[in-house]
Amino acid sequence: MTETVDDVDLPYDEEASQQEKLDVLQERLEVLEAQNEEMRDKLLDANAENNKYQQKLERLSHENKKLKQSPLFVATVQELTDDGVVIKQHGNNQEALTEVTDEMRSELEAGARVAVNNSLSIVKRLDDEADVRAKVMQVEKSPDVGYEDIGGLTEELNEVRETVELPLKNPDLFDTVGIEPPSGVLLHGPPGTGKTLMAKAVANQTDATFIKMAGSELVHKFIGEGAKLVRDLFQVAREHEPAVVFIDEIDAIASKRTDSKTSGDAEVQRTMMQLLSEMDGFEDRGDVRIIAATNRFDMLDRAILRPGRFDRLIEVPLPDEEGREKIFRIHTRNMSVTDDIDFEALARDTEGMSGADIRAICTEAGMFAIRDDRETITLQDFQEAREKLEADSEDDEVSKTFA
Ligand SMILES: Nc1ncnc2c1ncn2[C@@H]1O[C@H](COP(=O)(O)OP(=O)(O)OP(=O)(O)O)[C@@H](O)[C@H]1O
Repeated sequence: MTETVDDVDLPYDEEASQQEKLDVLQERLEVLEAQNEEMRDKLLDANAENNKYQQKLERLSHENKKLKQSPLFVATVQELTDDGVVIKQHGNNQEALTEVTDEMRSELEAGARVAVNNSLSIVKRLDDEADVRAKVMQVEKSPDVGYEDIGGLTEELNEVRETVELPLKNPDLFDTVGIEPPSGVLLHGPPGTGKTLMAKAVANQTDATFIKMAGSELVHKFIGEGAKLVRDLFQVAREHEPAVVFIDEIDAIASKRTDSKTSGDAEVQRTMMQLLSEMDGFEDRGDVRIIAATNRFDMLDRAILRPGRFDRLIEVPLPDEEGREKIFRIHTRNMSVTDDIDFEALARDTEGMSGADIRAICTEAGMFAIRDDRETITLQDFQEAREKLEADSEDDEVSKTFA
């Protein structure tokens, strides 16, 4: 508890003379003033110290940010020793001894993957390689999609089948005729039009393993990672023959060269070069086919389109009225709908919509019925679902405009 004036022991005798009391108090006052002075000095020193640490903190945070921004290399921890951590860089296999903070050290063990900067300081621990692979590569043994699940796209599907299915099913045909089977197809068109669906259906039809990888997942911040993932992708495909390799959003790694010379661009370039060399190096193409897809055909680097790489460039457009009707029928196959559903009218009213939009309408119509406690879905549910989807996409447009 804080002392109050009443609590303080008076440093003199009650009996003392006035003068004696005054002298003692004067003495006490001087001591207190000296103490006060001393405390003020200490406070000033502490403030100065605080400022110094604050500045140091800012400098280190800045340094830390910079370290994370500059290109990083990937290395594996070999050993934790008393002198520091022994790491081995990927790519050149060079070993180095590097010091780490105690905090970082506690996160590491032999075999851990780490990102290091130019001076080989460990910047952070990375996910294990298997995790990265699992994250970017989706391997499916014969996916559960058939040709009957695709509405419209008859010509497009025929082309894909001819290029992908025929060489997988009848490689001898190409030997007999004496031509190289086509290496791969590139599907291009608006989002949600069935590109992935077609690739899956072909894999299913040929009992092939479907290996999907998204180009955007290949764009890694770490030097050498993207190229290594591409190598891994083709390695996995060879291990799972027959296989269909599906590279979605290929524009993420195969866009026209930009003028900027940032390290990020250089890394994307390296990833694309690796992809080109894997495609060119496909001597025995018998059992692995490549299907790539993009919504940004205009952005693609011409190098990726050179003959011998993608032999067929197939446009996958938005469905026409007939296509939309078929897609409605496909997505309502397992739904309990009333008999009065006019699919032709629904198709007429959904001009400009993609297959993915139509699927969304069907799901939403089902939701209307559930909310209403009904077991069958009516034409009105479909119409309301369509209106809702249209309104949602208008809202999206508005928010994009104002973003
Ligand atoms: N032609 C179609 N027939 C039947 N369903 C379709 C069709 N097109 C799209 N869909 C539905 O939309 C979903 C998304 O389509 P898909 O993933 O094949 O599109 P995509 O063209 O690969 O799109 P993105 O370019 O966005 O990757 C499919 O799973 C399917 O349910």
